[in-house]
Amino acid sequence: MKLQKLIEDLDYINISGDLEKQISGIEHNSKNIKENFLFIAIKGFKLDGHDFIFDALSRGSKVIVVENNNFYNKRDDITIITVKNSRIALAVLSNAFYNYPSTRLNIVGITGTNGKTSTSYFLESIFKNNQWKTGVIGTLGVKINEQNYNIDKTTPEANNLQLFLHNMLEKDINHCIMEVSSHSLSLNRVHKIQFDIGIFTNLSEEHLDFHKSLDEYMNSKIKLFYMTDKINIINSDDEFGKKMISKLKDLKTRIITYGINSGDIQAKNIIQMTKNISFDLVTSLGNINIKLNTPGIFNIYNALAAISCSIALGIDLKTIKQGLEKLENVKGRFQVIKSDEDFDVIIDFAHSPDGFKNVLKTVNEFAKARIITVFGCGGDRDKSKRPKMGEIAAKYSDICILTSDNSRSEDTQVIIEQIIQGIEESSYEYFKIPDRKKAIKKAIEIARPYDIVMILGKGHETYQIINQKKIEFDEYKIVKDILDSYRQK
Ligand SMILES: CC(=O)N[C@H]1[C@@H](OP(=O)(O)OP(=O)(O)OC[C@H]2O[C@@H](n3ccc(=O)[nH]c3=O)[C@H](O)[C@@H]2O)O[C@H](CO)[C@@H](O)[C@@H]1O[C@H](C)C(=O)N[C@@H](C)C(=O)N[C@H](CCC(=O)O)C(=O)O
Ligand SMILES: Nc1ncnc2c1ncn2[C@@H]1O[C@H](COP(=O)(O)OP(=O)(O)OP(=O)(O)O)[C@@H](O)[C@H]1O
Ligand SMILES: N[C@H](CCC[C@H](N)C(=O)O)C(=O)O
Ligand SMILES: [Mg+2]
Repeated sequence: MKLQKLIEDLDYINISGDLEKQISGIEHNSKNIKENFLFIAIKGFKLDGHDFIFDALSRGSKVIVVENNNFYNKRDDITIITVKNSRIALAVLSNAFYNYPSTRLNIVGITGTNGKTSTSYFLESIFKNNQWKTGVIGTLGVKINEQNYNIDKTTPEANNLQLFLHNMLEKDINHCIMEVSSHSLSLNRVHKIQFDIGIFTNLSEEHLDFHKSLDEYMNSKIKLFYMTDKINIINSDDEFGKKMISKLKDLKTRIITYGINSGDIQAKNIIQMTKNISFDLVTSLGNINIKLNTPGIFNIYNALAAISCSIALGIDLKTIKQGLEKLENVKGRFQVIKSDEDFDVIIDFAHSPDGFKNVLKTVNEFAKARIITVFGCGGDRDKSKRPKMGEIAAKYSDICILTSDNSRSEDTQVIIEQIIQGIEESSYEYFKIPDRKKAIKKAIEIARPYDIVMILGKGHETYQIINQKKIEFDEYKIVKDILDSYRQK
């Protein structure tokens, strides 16, 4: 694409150099630059992209977008564009480069602290049951038809995001469901995405290292509702959902609310079972009984979010029910592995105080014997959640085994000590086993018939990041192997 055309929507401060150049790609990371790519220098949290301009030039870039125009351009063959905000420029240029893909797709954006991935897979199952060709972008990767692509973030950077939307169009996808993290809203990764529907699941303490306060965190999420064309769907039982509704009075698009105690779309007559949960869906279009193949009241909320969205898009109740009931499981979310010794091991991605409370309260509803919980906390993430997770885990489990999650650049032992601060009772039985595999082994070793071993925090992840190194760690496989090794004894 010619640079002149590419920058049509760009709000720039200054341009020096030729606009006739052909651009063959857009990148913010110099390492990914290929011949004739446009490089956008971003001032990051750790590094400054402006320091990598020469690296980008050496790899074949001839057009550079900068925020600091003190980059001295000695070469006539280089075009320099100065902008106020590089992250916004990345989104605007990527959108134009891929020919505005979001305007040609029906896009559902899901935001909230917990339940985004679960809701997106409930929704995918309904859309597929309605014969819609559906793509998904989120924590479990990008799914285009039955192909999966790994990504390192829940919501990718704007250039990759626009590329995935473009690829979906190439594969005749017409509906895209995407998780919209608060980071992506704050850092403009989703700037210029035209959403049809916005969904809010809930908000609780998370990422307070990045957002500084819960209100700031909420305000970053609210941005999504001003980016949607059709309808916004909000959990009105959630404290912050209620706050949002009152803040969104000036919104031009309609709001549909859902909940168990309130909302336009409600769940009533809930029956909780060990491995599933059923409820009567109550709507202005009629009522219908639905049984989910996964337990937990929180999953009713996730289902209600998906149902509200489907109703807003005109899908009938029977198709919705069938779609939800067809879904067996979302990877790494309440994934049950049976042992021969009559105890269950459950792998779950809970990694926040609210996630812990929800999932551990659920197992307490049906546990016949002890609950043994194995968990750690992520390094380089909100430290304030560590003692809270410790407190909740101890309250709802008989034994805790404290271990590593993704410690990243932090010391696992230090993280464990911070978790222990929340475990007040001196008589409480816990173990400290930093090696996660050994911790899982210990839990399985001490488990007795009817106990439940909960392994929290990593869910679908197939790696651990320890001392900044990514090592293979497929929790599901590890548990299976340990159980098998006992079987052979
Ligand atoms: C807080 C945050 O989101 N940080 C992201 C941000 O980092 P940063 O601004 O600090 O970037 P940086 O590493 O300082 O580098 C600055 C610039 O130099 C460039 N660079 C760097 C090295 C080089 O050799 N050449 C080069 O050009 C980089 O590409 C970048 O543009 O921009 C980087 C590049 O785009 C991201 O990798 C990084 O995400 C990190 C990996 C991250 O962990 N983010 C998490 C917290 C996140 O975004 N999570 C949410 C989900 C949260 C949830 O809901 O639970 C998500 O959507 O995944
Ligand atoms: N609606 C909910 N409310 C509270 N906790 C939930 C809810 N749904 C799921 N959880 C818990 O949170 C964990 C993560 O759920 P899920 O992956 O759906 O959330 P997410 O919002 O996508 O998380 P992330 O921000 O990491 O992508 C689950 O494994 C479960 O323990
Ligand atoms: N999206 C979340 C996932 C956390 C998962 C947990 N395993 C951890 O590493 O803390 C984050 O990046 O903060
Ligand atoms: Mg997710």
